[in-house]
Order: sequence, then structure tokens, then C-alpha cells
Amino acid sequence: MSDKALRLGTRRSKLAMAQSGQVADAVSQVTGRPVELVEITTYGDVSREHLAQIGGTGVFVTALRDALLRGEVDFAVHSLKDLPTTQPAELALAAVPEREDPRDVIVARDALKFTDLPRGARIGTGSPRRMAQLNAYARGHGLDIETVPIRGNVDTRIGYVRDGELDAVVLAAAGLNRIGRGDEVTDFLSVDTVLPAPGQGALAIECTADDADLIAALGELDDPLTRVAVTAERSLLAALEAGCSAPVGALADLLADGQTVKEMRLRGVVGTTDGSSLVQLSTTGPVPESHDRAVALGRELAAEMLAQGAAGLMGERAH
Ligand SMILES: NCc1[nH]cc(CCC(=O)O)c1CC(=O)O
Repeated sequence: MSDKALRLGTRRSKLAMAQSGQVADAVSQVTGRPVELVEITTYGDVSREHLAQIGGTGVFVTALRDALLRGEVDFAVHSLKDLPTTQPAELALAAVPEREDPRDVIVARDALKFTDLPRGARIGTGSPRRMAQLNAYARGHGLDIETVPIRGNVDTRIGYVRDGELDAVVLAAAGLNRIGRGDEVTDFLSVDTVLPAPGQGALAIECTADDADLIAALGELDDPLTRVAVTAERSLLAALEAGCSAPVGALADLLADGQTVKEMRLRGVVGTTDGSSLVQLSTTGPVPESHDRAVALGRELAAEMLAQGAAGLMGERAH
């Protein structure tokens, strides 16, 4: 391969710049080639408030993919949870690096923990998945909380807490860690309380499907166990026919015995945003040995969830 600089297409947001910068360093380490960042403005960046109306799924991703297909950049980095579940044939998911912390967290006033929030606490989140699970937990544990729909970037969201408008906001640990603001977390939400979005905490490194040399080079950053886990999670999401704004949580984690990975557990949840009904199921078995097995596992769990009424819960929307 040549020693020409590789062009990495990235969104301009703090999170995108941080994760692209980190991947750029890793890629230049494994390829020995310099990597230059090429900033691309996405429709999701200019029209954030209208994300719900324009459908959510993939708005952050489309502009980067278009730049790849036009040959303006060589590869791109996405938050895996923002990727649509269908992979275009012209693009290759060259690497899924090892996952960051998949959990959701809260940033609350006065360093409060979730379960110490006072009666009537207002918790900001724009995510129906987070609302559904927080409200379900509150109902089951006698907590009195109000989930308040909010949008915006990390600064905007944490700003609602700093200026006293909200008692807490919910964010992904991975995003805060990547921008160096992990120290603002006041509580980590157990995945037993709030299952993260499918793919949360993982990145996707994408290039065009015809660039075999680049696919092989980027593949050095792939973590096969993360890939198999997110494949099962995304297959569950796809089989539930839900977009990224739907109240679907999924997490595949590996059960290890010392250093040896023994089994994989896939958990899935859907619910109404008020938390009055949830369908939550899990399955545990051998780590899938192929992409197709991981896909099948996600489908199987989705089928069980649908049999328990999951579809009816997803029809309902936050606003
Ligand atoms: N919904 C937007 C989004 N997409 C990816 C992340 C960061 C976490 C990740 O990479 O999974 C976030 C922010 C958040 O949910 O708090």
C-alpha cells in the first residue's frame, strides 16, 4: 500500500471529532500512513431539533456515506448505534473496534445518584428507550420521577442541569468518556435497569466495498467479540423493525470464566415510554461462531419478543 495520507471523513461535532481523532491515530499506527481529517456537515448537524420529524435513523451517517461513495474520503467512523441496520452493498464495515462502556449514565445536580433523586425529580432524555425503562423502574420501585423530552448536544443537555431546569439528564457513558467528560457522571445506570441502545459504545469504521487493501488494513482494528455482540444486537433491532428512535434496548455480553469467554447472553427490551408495559427477554448460549449465527440469535430473540406483544408496544411514540 502507498504511503499517501488516508482521508477520514468526519462530522464536526465534538464527539465525532474526538472519536475520529482517536481512530485516526490507531489507523496510522497499523498502516504506517498519515491520516487526515476531512470535515463533512450532515443534515443531522444543521437540523438537530427536527431529528424526530425527519426520522432519526441514519441522518448523521448519510452525508459521510455519500462522501465515501463520491471518493472524497477513504474511510469514515460512525457511532455504531446511529447506523441503520441495513448495510449498503457498496460499503464495507471494515472494523468494529473494542467497545467502550455500553452503559447509560446520569449527570445530576448535587452529585445525586439515580435512586436518590427526590420525589417529582425531572430527568431529561429525548430517547423513548431511556424513558420507557426509567419509568418502568420508577413504577416498580416506588420512585416518583418525570421524564422530560430534550434534544441537543452534550453541552446543551448538561446545561439543563447546571442552570437548574432539570434535576438530571441521561447520556451514554461512551460519548462522555470519548470527549473527556467522564468525570461529570454522577451515576452509572446498571444495564439491569436500563439496557443500552443496540451497538451503544461501539464504533463502526467503514470504507468502500471495492477497496480490498484498505479493508484488510482497517481490519486490524476489528475486535471480533465486539463485532459478534453488536451483530446480534442489531439483528434483534432489525427483526423488531424498529428505527434508532424506537424504544428498543439490546445488549449482548460475554460471560467469561477467568480469561476464557464461555457464553454470550443477549438481552432485549421494548416498552411504552410511560413504562407501564415492558417486554424484556434474554437468551444465553455459546458465542456465535459466524456472522450468520449472530444474526440468527438476534432474530430468534426478536421473534420471542414479538410473540409476547413487542410490536404493540413499539407502535406507541414519545411525542
Ligand atoms: N444518540 C446520539 C449518540 N450517538 C452516539 C452517542 C455516544 C455513545 C455511543 O457511541 O454509543 C450518542 C450520545 C448519547 O446517546 O448520549
